[in-house]
Amino acid sequence: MLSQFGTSIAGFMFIWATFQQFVPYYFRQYIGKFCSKVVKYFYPHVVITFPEFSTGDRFRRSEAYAAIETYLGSISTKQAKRLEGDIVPRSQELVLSMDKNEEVLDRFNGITISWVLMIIQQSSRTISLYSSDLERRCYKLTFHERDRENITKEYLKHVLKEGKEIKVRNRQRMLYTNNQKENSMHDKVWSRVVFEHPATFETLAMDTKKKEEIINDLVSFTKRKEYYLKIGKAWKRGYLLCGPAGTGKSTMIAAMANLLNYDVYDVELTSVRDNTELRKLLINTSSKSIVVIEDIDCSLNLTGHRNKEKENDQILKYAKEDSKTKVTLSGLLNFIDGLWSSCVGERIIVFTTNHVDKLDPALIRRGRMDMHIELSYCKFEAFKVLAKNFLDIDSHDFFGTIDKLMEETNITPADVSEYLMLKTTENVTSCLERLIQVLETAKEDAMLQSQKEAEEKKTLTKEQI
Ligand SMILES: Nc1ncnc2c1ncn2[C@@H]1O[C@H](COP(=O)(O)OP(=O)(O)OP(=O)(O)O)[C@@H](O)[C@H]1O
Repeated sequence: MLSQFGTSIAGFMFIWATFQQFVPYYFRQYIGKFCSKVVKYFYPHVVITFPEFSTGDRFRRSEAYAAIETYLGSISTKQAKRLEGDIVPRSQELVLSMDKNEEVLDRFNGITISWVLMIIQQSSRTISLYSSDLERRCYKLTFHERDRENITKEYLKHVLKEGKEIKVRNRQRMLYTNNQKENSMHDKVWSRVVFEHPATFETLAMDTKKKEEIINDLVSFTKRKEYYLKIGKAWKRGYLLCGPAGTGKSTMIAAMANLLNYDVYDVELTSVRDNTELRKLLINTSSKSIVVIEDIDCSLNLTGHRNKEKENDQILKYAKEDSKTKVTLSGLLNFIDGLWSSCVGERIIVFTTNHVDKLDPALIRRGRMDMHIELSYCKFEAFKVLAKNFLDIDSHDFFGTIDKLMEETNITPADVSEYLMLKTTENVTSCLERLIQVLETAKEDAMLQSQKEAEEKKTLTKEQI
């Protein structure tokens, strides 16, 4: 039917081309307009080529082009995978790029949109070693005239947003550190490796309610760009993680980074020479990142409260006596929320400490460290997460005993993890038995210790009397 229609149109065009010279001018014009209306009626498509579509700003144009490229790459990959019958998990989405003249069909609100990658060879008078210099890549977008508004207002926004999100999802995250050798040849302030820590909030052993509260806080932070703008605050949030060694402070940072897809900047304060270097480090961090200062109580010789008179120039002496570094407390406070701290955008700052009471209150006050998270010893709810992680069990006859013993003892999740590691000769029951033994011994030790302390107290009061 369509081919018949096409043949009739072609026939009509041929007759028209031959005989139009014999038709009066005004009549010719009328027929011309009529023909274009007929063509538009049956094939009323609009074509837009990218990167011609732009905001006029070169940087944003290339950003938009990259987003389109990623979006189309992901559609074409999904189509290829669907053809092969594979299901691709979202987290491992592999994004291929489109081939020359390849067409990708996309569906949006019931509209079918066609994208074609075109590579235009450009004539150049200069000789280039790189063939790509002579090529211009552009995407041709074709859609029906009636959908113009929907495409320009809704669809293009959707493509740019999705493209950017896919890019963020698929990018390799990095772990940066400033701890470089003293006479390092390169002047880069950060050295980096790929961040591949497997911890997630799912595998983190802690109270479920507390965990959900932290997740909600983190997620809502990432969505509140406009809110921060409205209230006139830099888009950043501080978290103070405190708790004994082995309760999961570092693990939580990794879980945060994995949840939000952020890079991690691990600041080794003892390697920072002075405030200027600290600021330089800050400026060289990227958006969507977590800046971490671990064990801040050990890095700095901060005991108790600040001396008010010397507030601004107090030098933070490092625990390391031989350290030549000089960073002042005000330098560190500026690092967290001074003018320079707002230069990058979306950022989280995390301090960890085993002794929160050793820190200067100014350093950790709300507004600087917005959320204080206490990680504590392993109780039954946290144990259940570890049992699921390590032994793949949700319940066991021994769970009641373990619950009771955990209420009476202080054992860190790190220790529990160690005891739940199945040895090749062990089964789940023998592994739990071993843990119960450890808990019982810890309980007895704790009782002996408290008895000893009580006796010591008694003798001390007797001596005082
Ligand atoms: N809450 C937890 N959930 C899951 N695993 C944990 C938890 N706490 C500790 N672990 C396990 O114990 C190991 C050590 O934990 P982690 O380094 O996070 O503790 P930390 O509090 O940062 O200790 P430190 O203060 O000594 O740096 C981790 O590799 C992890 O396997």
